[in-house]
Amino acid sequence: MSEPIWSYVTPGIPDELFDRLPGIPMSKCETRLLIIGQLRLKVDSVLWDIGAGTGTIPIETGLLCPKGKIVAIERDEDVAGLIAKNCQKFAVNNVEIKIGSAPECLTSLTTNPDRICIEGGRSVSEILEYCWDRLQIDGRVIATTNSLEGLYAISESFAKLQARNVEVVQSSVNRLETRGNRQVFAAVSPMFIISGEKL
Ligand SMILES: C[S@@+](CC[C@H](N)C(=O)[O-])C[C@H]1O[C@@H](n2cnc3c(N)ncnc32)[C@H](O)[C@@H]1O
Repeated sequence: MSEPIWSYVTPGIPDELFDRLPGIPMSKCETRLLIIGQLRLKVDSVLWDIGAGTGTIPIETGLLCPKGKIVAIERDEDVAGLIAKNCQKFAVNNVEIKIGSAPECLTSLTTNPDRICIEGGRSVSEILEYCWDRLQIDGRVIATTNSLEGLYAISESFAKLQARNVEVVQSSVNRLETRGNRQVFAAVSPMFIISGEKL
């Protein structure tokens, strides 16, 4: 068997190592690092990644939690196929892919998670509220958004659910890029990362 493509113990897989599909958004490496840090994973965590997209979070967390179980939830069948392809590429075997739209499709998941990451869905409040019931005590939820409306909706839901230790961070990252004969810093899309705990 050939060596896995990523054999380092630290997260932060370079973006270009993932297989992509045109038009499918991907959490950029530096933003992903913040999300993973906020998840405060345990070696045996059960994580639901809702709106898993290209699968960057399931792959990074699958590698970080070898005794854990990651459920990648994605409504688009082609995108779910991409997650499977990336899991194979990085030799990650503790990711289950659930094709369906949250929150409806979550009812068929039998194990309650201790970590939840919500990265997709206009109905973020509805997803958050369903997830809160399923989240284990002492569990953590992370939700991401790039809009003020999203930040407001998530903050309001956290307040309604009486989430504890709520934190909001916004990423602000610039990367050096070559444009023509000049090197300029280009912003990586800023993202709000909101986290809360169920005590
Ligand atoms: C911003 S992308 C996630 C990117 C991901 N973090 C990555 O690095 O690849 C959001 C994804 O959520 C999916 N999505 C949106 N609403 C959803 C829902 N209600 N249930 C499941 N998946 C959903 C979309 O199809 C899309 O692939």
